[in-house]
Amino acid sequence: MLTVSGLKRLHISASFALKDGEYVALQGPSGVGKTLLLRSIADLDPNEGTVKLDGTLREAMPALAWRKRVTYLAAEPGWWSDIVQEHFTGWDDALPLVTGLGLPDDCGSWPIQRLSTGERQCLGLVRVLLLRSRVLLLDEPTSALDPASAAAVESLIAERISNGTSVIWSTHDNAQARRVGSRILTMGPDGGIEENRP
Ligand SMILES: Nc1ncnc2c1ncn2[C@@H]1O[C@H](COP(=O)(O)OP(=O)(O)OP(=O)(O)O)[C@@H](O)[C@H]1O
Repeated sequence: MLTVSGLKRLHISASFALKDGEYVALQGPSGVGKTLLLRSIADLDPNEGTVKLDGTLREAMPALAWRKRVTYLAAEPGWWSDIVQEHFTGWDDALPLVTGLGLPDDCGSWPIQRLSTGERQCLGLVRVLLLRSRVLLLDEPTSALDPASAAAVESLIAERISNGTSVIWSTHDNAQARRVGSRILTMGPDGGIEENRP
């Protein structure tokens, strides 16, 4: 169980809990603060409030250990090396996920520069899935994907949910929010969140 109590970052303020295996959609207009919230929960930016995983405060563990359990995926994942495979500690483990998302099995040797925006988004997701995090904070993870690839991502994430992973999925796509979210959190211009059922 992830609990967020009185989290504050700039104008945003949020409190909610996320059970194991729960799938929550996060919505709200552009610029309202969805990314700020997700990055704050992962402790990537300074913020105030209490965030716990199974009752353990995030301050009780090193930041890297927290982020491996409570993992943020940016809409545009970062790259630090020239070749795709160099971003994966176990490319063999990555390969079934990579091909499952429609990329060819020789893409490990491709230069990052060659990748399309959608291919980057898929490979960024695979990188994160290999961490086997308890909580995934997905920031518009299919914004650059065609419908078939987006459906493949949705079913991959649904499989993780059935194994107990919890997910917050930020999306501007209302139909997707209703499809993926058993709950919908909507952020308003004041930075607060309200909850709706899909
Ligand atoms: N470090 C910062 N200092 C001040 N303001 C910031 C900082 N980072 C982001 N902001 C502002 O906070 C607001 C919320 O940004 P955020 O990226 O969280 O929006 P969002 O809801 O994810 O939007 P989108 O749907 O377009 O991705 C924006 O106006 C942004 O400019």
